[in-house]
Amino acid sequence: MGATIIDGKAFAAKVREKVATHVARLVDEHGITPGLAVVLVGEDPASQVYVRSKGKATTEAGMKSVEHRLDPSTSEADLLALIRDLNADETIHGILVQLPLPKHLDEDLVINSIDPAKDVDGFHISNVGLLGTGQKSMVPCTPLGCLMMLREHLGSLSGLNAVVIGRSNIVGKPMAQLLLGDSCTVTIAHSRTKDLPGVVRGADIVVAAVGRPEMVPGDWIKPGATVIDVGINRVDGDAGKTRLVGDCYYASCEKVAGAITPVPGGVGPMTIACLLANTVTACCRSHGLAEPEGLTA
Ligand SMILES: Nc1nc(=O)c2c([nH]1)NC[C@@H]1CN(c3ccc(C(=O)N[C@@H](CCC(=O)O)C(=O)O)cc3)C=[N+]21
Repeated sequence: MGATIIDGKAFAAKVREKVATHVARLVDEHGITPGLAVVLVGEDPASQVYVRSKGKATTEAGMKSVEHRLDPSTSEADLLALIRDLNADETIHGILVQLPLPKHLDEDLVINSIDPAKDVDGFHISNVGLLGTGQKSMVPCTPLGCLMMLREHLGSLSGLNAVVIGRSNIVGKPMAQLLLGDSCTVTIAHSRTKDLPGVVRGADIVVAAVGRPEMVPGDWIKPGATVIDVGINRVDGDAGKTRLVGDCYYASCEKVAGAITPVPGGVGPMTIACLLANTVTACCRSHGLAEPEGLTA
């Protein structure tokens, strides 16, 4: 038997196509090109790869892409000054500061200095508060991508039991808010949760976002449940190579779940697609134009 594989890569391609169509309309009918600025402080090789693929996807969708690569020793004042400039730049509709930042920089301070209207990561306290109260906001890309895949696969989520494993500000908490918004009964589980296997076994929807390679085995999964694996963990593989695995043990979960997202090719590509979607959304809102349909929560 085996679970339906939710193909995030294919779904992301569709989202990106929708984004590109909307961008073309903005350019043709309004003379507006949405612009995304990505700020990377330091030289973490994995981060550089993400920044590059984000830039490529942005250009491919017909948008303007700007990258700022700053020295790892960049001062907080200099970073804040750059953000101030980007906030004031009318050609920039989305600003993403790649996390984590080097330890000498105050992440909360930096994120909250971004104009909330340009905060395409949805990490600014204003957007967090708006999401939590069910108001129009910028929604964090990874949870938004997960929600889109869940709706596509399940249709209505109303009344389903959802367990989110992980309580981070960037995935777990906003994911829980979105699931609640779609009328799920939501449990946020974490490292201190009592009887985690038992809690997960009650779930129709499992979103694993802890960053622990293969920690969720198939015998925690309720037969037929939908499993969204947010983890992207690089582990040692065969012949001295590395490979990517999720937070779920795919081989055993796949046998029990009704549907599951693979790693790679699941949530990751959707995150990037949603970043583009959020940039178009931010651009439309800033110009008082109709938002693209199906690209927001
Ligand atoms: N402010 C901020 N916003 C972010 O959204 C953000 C960030 N900081 N810091 C770093 C993480 C990481 N991240 C990924 C996005 C897509 C893939 C992705 O598409 N991964 C591919 C695999 C890529 C590979 O092969 O290495 C996949 O899952 O199929 C991975 C990682 C966004 N991040």
